Formats: sequence, structure tokens, C-alpha cells
Amino acid sequence: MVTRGCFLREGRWTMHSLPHISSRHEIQSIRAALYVRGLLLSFGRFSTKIAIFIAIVSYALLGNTVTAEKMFVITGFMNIINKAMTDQFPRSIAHLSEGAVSVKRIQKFLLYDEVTTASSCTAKGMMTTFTVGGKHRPLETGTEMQVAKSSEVEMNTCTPEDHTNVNDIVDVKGIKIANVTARWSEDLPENTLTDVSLDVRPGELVAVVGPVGSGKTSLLHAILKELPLNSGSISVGGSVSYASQEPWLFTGSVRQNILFGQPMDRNRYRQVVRVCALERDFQLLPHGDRTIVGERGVTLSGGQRARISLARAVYKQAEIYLLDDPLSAVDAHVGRHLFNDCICDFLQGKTRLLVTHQLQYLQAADNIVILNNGMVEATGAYNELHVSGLSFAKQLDLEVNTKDSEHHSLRHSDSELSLRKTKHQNSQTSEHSSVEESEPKQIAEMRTRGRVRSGVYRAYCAAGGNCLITFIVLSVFILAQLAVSVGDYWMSFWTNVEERRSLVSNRIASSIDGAAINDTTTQLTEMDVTTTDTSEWKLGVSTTIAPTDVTEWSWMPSTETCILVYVGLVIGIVVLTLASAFFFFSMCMRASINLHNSMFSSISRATMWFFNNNPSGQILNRFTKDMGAIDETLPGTMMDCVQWLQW
Ligand SMILES: Nc1ncnc2c1ncn2[C@@H]1O[C@H](COP(=O)(O)OP(=O)(O)OP(=O)(O)O)[C@@H](O)[C@H]1O
Repeated sequence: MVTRGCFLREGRWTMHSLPHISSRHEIQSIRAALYVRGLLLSFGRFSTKIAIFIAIVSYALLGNTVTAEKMFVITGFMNIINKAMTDQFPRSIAHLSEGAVSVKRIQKFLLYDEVTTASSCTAKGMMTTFTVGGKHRPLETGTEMQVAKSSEVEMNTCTPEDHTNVNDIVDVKGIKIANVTARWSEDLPENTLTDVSLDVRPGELVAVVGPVGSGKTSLLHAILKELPLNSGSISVGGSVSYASQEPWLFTGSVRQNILFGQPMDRNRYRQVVRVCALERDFQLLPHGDRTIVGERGVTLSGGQRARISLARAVYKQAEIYLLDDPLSAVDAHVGRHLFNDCICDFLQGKTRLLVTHQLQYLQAADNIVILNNGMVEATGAYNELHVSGLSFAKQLDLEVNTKDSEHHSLRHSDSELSLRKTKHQNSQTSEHSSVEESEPKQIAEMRTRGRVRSGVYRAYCAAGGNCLITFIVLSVFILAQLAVSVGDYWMSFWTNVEERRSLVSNRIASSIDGAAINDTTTQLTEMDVTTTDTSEWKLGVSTTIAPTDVTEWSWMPSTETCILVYVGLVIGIVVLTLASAFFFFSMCMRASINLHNSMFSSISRATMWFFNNNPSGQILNRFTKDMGAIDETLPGTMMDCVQWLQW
């Protein structure tokens, strides 16, 4: 299980990274940004305290040198920093980090080497030739490619968009392949195609046969410009329609899969359905040709998929049809039906290149090409090859005889008879039902709405660690809040103390000027000022004030004591707030990692039923969008929420 090992070694990030994040370095930078954001958010909790602290300490220590205006400026400045630091700045840090990751990825993509395609394409029925291997000449810019146009809407009948090179425009149709040598990758030790030459005349049916891996599909890919040429040239004279060896369906109705964006031509559509032996299938499908197939749709058999894929290629009006083994997934009598009715009759007059292993059909081909090890072993009509004595030709002869006898025994089988009998009837029923029945709806993705269950919160906390960790995080939050509240209380207490101390000083000073000590004592009693520490009341003139009511003021700390206590509280607030943010974000990160791992572990053990019923897009969505929200949005939002509760 190398793949799984890779995933596990990379931890949670590998799966998550698919469309979203691609390297551990990127993860680390985004994670660091999240921490910075959390710490900056916490800064808001103590920046105001620090501002007030600076102001009061400055006033207390420097006295008159700090004016009210200066204090106002200091606190205002700190508040601006607070706002900036706690509001947009943390967000900008996170966005900056994500932006940097995106820019790096775009840069990496833009710095890839340019791909040089080596093929040819035909514009508006005119043959254009592309040559490689020293005879390379540029294509006229602005040449409109009919093939490229159709490929925009038909992926199965595609030829890559051509912005490459053309040198000749010749009014010839068909396919001309001259001395083509090609390989899929430069690293491969051998060529996939070696010195292949082939001339497919317009309207011809050419069968390409050969052992497994001999390069039949690669030859079609070379014609489609998917396989770059090392040398030689390929000229394609006309628009191309292609049926791949692997049938492919997209999510939509069967009809949409066949039309593939082409306008509906009822007559042609009915014919295509008939020649591709789909009428019986339409009867069996719950909504006929409007049945939804593909992901979350009805599951089709391999033969049905192959025939729908063939029908899509055949429905498209083209001059050249490249059919890659369309008969392999169907049984003998359906195969014979497809070959006779579809490939021979319906596509008569079109240029057809048929890759097949069904050698019993080769007698009907105008030309046969035998490929072996990427080279053309023999080419010619059936009779020519038959007498050639080549090994594959002998096998061909043997297989033709065997398969033909099989075919003849099946020819009049009940199933074929019933197929033929129901042909006309089915086409009518299918057409009728298709028009009348309403379009079946695709099953929408399930989504839970309303209140979030308490179990979800519990699961998130459990993913973030055990109960102890949750308890520690909560305790640190409570302690931080306690420190903030005590700080606020101390601030108000200290302010009162200083205010009263100032009043007392003023009164005493005025009393010294004209009144006796007893009067002063009376005044102090009126002010309810009490203290046990008489040293606090020593005046500059060495007069000790004896408070009369000592029970009301049990403790009145000095300014220095107040400052020290406040410094301690502010340090406590800073440490506890930062610690709470750090612990909180660590818990969120752990929850995120564990949730991802558990998701990945579940998906890697899921049954095929799950994958049949859940489109891959949805699964990817859970791994990217939802995990992205858990990674980035949820911690920030929860932190905001906790802070607002605390304020
Ligand atoms: N897309 C591709 N990328 C890389 N190598 C490929 C690709 N397609 C085919 N090959 C390689 O090219 C060689 C020829 O394969 P190809 O599919 O053309 O053979 P084939 O004759 O069509 O076989 P089959 O009869 O099984 O369809 C094989 O070695 C195969 O591994």
C-alpha cells in the first residue's frame, strides 16, 4: 500500500492538500499566520490596560510634567493601535499568508516549460499537415479549427485546440501518417510507435488490430495530437469524432450524454439509438433516455456505458470516426449488430479507423493494419493478409473462423430475435415516453439545517484533545478574565485612593495655613478618611494627623504599592491572555488534524457503495471547503466570540 503509506507519512495534509494546499511549508506558514492572528486578537484585551497603565504611572511618577493633553494623546494612540491590531490587522495577516501561498503556486505554474505539440489538424475540411523532425513549419495564425470548435462541447469527440504549426493546406480528405515515431515519455526506453506509415483514404473502413499493448490506442492518440511525435507527420483531412476505449459518462441524462451539447436532430437521434442497440436499454431504464446516469445516477453496465459512449461519437456529424475497441464490452450478437448497423451501414461513406480485438469482423474492413510492438507488421486487405503467412495473420484467420462460427450459432438465438422484434416497437415507445415523461430530478446533497446539536460541540472538543485539555483551556480563559476584572477593579480602587489622597492633602494644606490641628482632625472625620498607618499622613511640616474614625479606612496603599500591584496585574493579564490564545489555537489545530485524519481513515475504508452514491466532487468538497472552514474560519470566529463574551 504505497499510496496509503504516502498519505499516512504526510499526515493529514496530503489529502487536504489536493486542491487546496500543496506542501508542508505552505501549511506551516498558514498555521503560523493563524497563531499570529490569535495572539493579535488577544492583544486587544490588554492594550487598553497598558494605555491606562502608562497614563496613570506617568501622572503618578512625573506629576505635573505629564499634562492631561499628553495623557489623552497616549491613551488615544494606544486605542488606535488596539483597534488596528485586533480588528483588520489579524485578518490581513491570515490573508497575506494565504495570498503568498497562492502567488507561489501561480508562479510555479507560469514557470512550467511550454508544451510543444507535434501534430496536425484540419481546418474546415481542408487538410493541414504538421511535420516534425527537421521539417517543422509554423501554422498560419488565426486558422479556425473546426475540430477545436467541436471539442469545446464534446469531450469524447475531441481534438486538441491547435495553436501549433501547419505548412500545407491541401484539398485532400482522410488520414495520412508518414514515418511517425513517438513515445509517451522521454524516460521510456522504447518508442511507443516506431516508423508508422498509414494512408486512410476517405470513406474507408480501416481496422487496426494487434496484440495487447502494441500501440493501437496510442496511434489514435497520435492522430488526436495527444501523443507528441518525435519524427514523422500526421495529416488529418476533416473533423474528427472519437470514441475512447474507456467509456465515459458525465452526470446528466442518457440523452444529454449522447447529444453532448449538439442540437437535437430527432431523426438522427432515433437512428443512432437504434444502431447502437440502446432501445432495449431505454425500455429497462426507469425514465428511458431521460434517466440520470453518472455520479449519483443510475448505475449502468459496462456494455451500456460502451454503447452510450459509441452513440455519442456517432451522433456527432464528422468526416472521420476514430473508434477505439467499441465492441469489446458487448456480447457477440450485440457486437455484430453494432458492427453491421452502426459502423458499416450508418457510418457508410465516412472515414473510419476501428481498433478491435474482434477479428471476425475484419473481412468487412477495406483495409487492415496489424500493429506489433508499435510497428506496422502488415497492412492490406483481408485476402492479402490471409495469404501472407504472417504469424498474426494466421491467428487472425484462426480466430475469424472460430468467432464466426460462434456468431452463426448465436445469430438466431432468442435474444437476438427478440432484440430485432422489439426494435421498431421500442424506438416508438422510447421516443414517446421520453417526450411525455417529466425530467427526473437529480438527488440533491443532504444538508442538515437548524440548531447545531450538542453532540457536534462534544465531538469537536473530543477531537481537540481529552477532557483535561479542554478543562485547562477553559481554566486559563477564566483566569485571564479574572485577571482582567481584578485589573479593572484595582484601577477604580486606585483612582479613588489617589483622588481622596489628593483631597486630603489639599484640605490639610489649607488647614495648616489658618486652623489648629484639632480643626484639621474634625475635617478629616467629615471626609471619612481613615488609616492605620499614621506615617501616611505626615505632612511636609512634620505634623502628624491623627484620624478620628479609623474603622472606615482600614488600608490605604501608597502610590508605589498601587503601581506595583497594577504592574503585576497587567503582566498577569498579558501572560494569561496570550497563554489562553495559544492553548485555544493549539486545541483548534489538534481538533482540525484529528477530524481530518478520522475523515480520511473513514473514506479509505468506505465500501464501493459509498463511492457509487457520493460524487467525488462532494467528497473533495468535504475535504477542502469544510476542512478549510474548520482550519481557518472556525478558530478565529470562536476566539472572537469568546472575547466578546469576556468584554
Ligand atoms: N496515456 C499514456 N501515457 C503513457 N503511456 C501510455 C499511455 N497510453 C498508453 N501507454 C503505453 O503505450 C503502450 C501501448 O499502449 P496502447 O494502449 O496504445 O496499446 P493497445 O494496443 O491499444 O493495447 P490494448 O489492446 O490493451 O488497448 C503501452 O506500453 C502503454 O503502457
